Amino acid sequence: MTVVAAALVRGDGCILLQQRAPGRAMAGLWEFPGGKVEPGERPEAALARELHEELGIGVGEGDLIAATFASADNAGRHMLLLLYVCRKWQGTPAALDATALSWVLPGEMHDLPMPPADIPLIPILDALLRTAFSAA
Ligand SMILES: Nc1nc2c([nH]c(=O)n2[C@@H]2O[C@H](COP(=O)(O)OP(=O)(O)OP(=O)(O)O)[C@@H](O)[C@H]2O)c(=O)[nH]1
Repeated sequence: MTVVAAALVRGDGCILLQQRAPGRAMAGLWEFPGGKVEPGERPEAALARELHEELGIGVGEGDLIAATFASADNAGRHMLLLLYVCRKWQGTPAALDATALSWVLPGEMHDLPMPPADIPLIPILDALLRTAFSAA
C-alpha cells in the first residue's frame, strides 16, 4: 500500500494536521492530509486529488516537494508513506473529511496523538523546514 501525504506549510511555519473521523481506522489520531494511491495513479496526482477531496483546496503537482518517507506496518500490511511539503495552494482548507483541522509548529506535533508511522517523520520534517526547504 502506498500512501501520499502533505505537510501544508503556512507562511508562519505552522503545518496543517487533520483529525481522523470516528469509525475509521486510527480514528481520533492527527495526521497529514492525504490517502492511498490508486492503482495506476501517479503519487503527485493522487495527493492533489486527496487534498481537493479532503480540504477543498487546489494544489499544482509542481508545488508538491518530496520530503521524506516512512516504511512501516499498517494493520498487518506494509505501508510506504510518502510525505511531501507544500507551501502554495488555492483556496482555504476546510475539514471536509476530518473531524477537525489544526495548524501546529513542528515542535508542537508531539502534543497531538499521531499514527505511529508519522512519529519519526516529525524531527526530519522540522530539520528540513529549517534547512533545505527554508527558502523554498
Ligand atoms: N493521510 C494520512 N494517512 C496516514 C498517515 N499516517 C498513517 O499511518 N496513515 C495511514 O495511511 C492510510 C491512509 O488511508 P486512508 O484511509 O486515509 O486513505 P483514503 O483517503 O484513500 O481513504 P479510503 O481508503 O477510506 O478511501 C490509513 O491507514 C492511515 O491511518 C498520515 O499522516 N496521513
